[in-house]
Amino acid sequence: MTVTPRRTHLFQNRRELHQFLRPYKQVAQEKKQSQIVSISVEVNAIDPLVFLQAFAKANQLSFYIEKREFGQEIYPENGIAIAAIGAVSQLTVSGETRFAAAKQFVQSTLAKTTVCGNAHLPLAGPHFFCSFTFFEHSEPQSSFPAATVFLPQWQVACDQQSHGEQRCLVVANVMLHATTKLETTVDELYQTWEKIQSIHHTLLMPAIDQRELLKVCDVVATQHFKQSVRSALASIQQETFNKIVLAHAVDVVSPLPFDRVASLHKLRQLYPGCYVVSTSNGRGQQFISASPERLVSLRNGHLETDALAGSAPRGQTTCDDARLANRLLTSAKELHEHRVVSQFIHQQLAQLGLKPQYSPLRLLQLSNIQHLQTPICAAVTPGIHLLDVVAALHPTPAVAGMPREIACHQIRHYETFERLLYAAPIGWVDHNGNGEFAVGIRSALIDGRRARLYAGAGIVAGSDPDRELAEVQLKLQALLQALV
Ligand SMILES: C=C(O[C@@H]1C=C(C(=O)O)C=C[C@H]1O)C(=O)O
Repeated sequence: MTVTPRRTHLFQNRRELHQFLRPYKQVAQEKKQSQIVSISVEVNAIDPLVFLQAFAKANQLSFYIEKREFGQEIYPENGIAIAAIGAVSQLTVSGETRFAAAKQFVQSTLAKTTVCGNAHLPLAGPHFFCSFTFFEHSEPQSSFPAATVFLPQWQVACDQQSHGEQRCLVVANVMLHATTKLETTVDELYQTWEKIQSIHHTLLMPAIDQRELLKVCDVVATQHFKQSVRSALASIQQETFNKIVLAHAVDVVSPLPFDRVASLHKLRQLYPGCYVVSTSNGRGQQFISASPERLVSLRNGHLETDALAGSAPRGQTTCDDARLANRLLTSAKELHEHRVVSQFIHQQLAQLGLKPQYSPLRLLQLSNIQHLQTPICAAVTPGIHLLDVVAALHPTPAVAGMPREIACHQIRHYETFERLLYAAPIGWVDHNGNGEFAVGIRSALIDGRRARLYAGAGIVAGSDPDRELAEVQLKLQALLQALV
């Protein structure tokens, strides 16, 4: 990867852009190898979700991720929002080496990439957007492959620092082949750039609220879910495994196609502390999630992850809420369910040679549910790539169980639907190795007028089938409330 720090505004005029790109086309001709030029430009504030709404097409890959810490009006305090559309380069792969293949793809793509423009700013430079399915193999006819990694054509990203300063960057990635017609490429780039500049700043929300008209039906009977919990409890008693996370799914049909962007907007309003994430496969199917669960983030050698397991509803009154919170914090069953996850994360990070440090156990309170959460951090040595950590952690016992292989095998036996991207890593990694992955829970797969919603619950000794079903139904509400 080459970094060319000069020329901060390459979109100043068409001729200059043409002159700047011409040598890279020559390199592509001489080396007989395509070159990628990644141009970052700081711009006035644009809501990345508005950019997604204005530019994403059904036949293109696209990606959205937003995480804000506090329920602010538009942008996150200490948070980020990134939208990406189109792919200049992409990898789809399946099998047990999928994370290694994803890392190799990122590294080999960067080897032929020149980073220029405002490249030193946070959120500048090439970013790779990644989604994985829960299981390492996906069916050939599945809507999402076991791994998808892409470098977008266009990316719009905003961050907000704790002191209120907000920064917005547009990144254009350009692929230059030996045969590229530079005039046409520059024209297309310039036109899109001008369109991005003329984006108006509000989201278009659907005129009709169709939520009253939604038809919701269980993919498998709730009796089946409860029966699976009972059967899993028998296996736990026989010590076949000590924890398993069982999921339930519902199908929702609406009179009109679901509006992904409007749903994402509702999700970010309803769940301000969560990752609001979406990706589309370029064939009309879209995945959306409002996940409270960070798999891992890495910034300048500082890794953060969370053990998140153990749940209770929020109370109707302050007093009721405190009672439920207190019960969650002192329940032996919930604490055991949580400890299985934090011990596993410790073991996996230690195997990578890291020394994890734990913050005290705390409550993560969302609008409808609360969880036990232990933040974990570690210093990461340069030889370890973010995707190595993703490979080591996924799936944690928060979404699979323990021992992991047995739990995963049993999940396939109990669940009669494909998990696909549900409960799997979804996130990004940039040219400096920084990045962030969420766990795709509280999620839905949208296909036109149909959506499949997923949610699961951890089963350990002491679990009660009725309570686990109630927990799963509560978690399903997260998406049900936001689908428009
Ligand atoms: C599996 C899900 O959530 C996970 C399971 C939890 C639990 O069992 O208490 C809590 C948070 C998540 O780690 C889900 O929401 O689908």
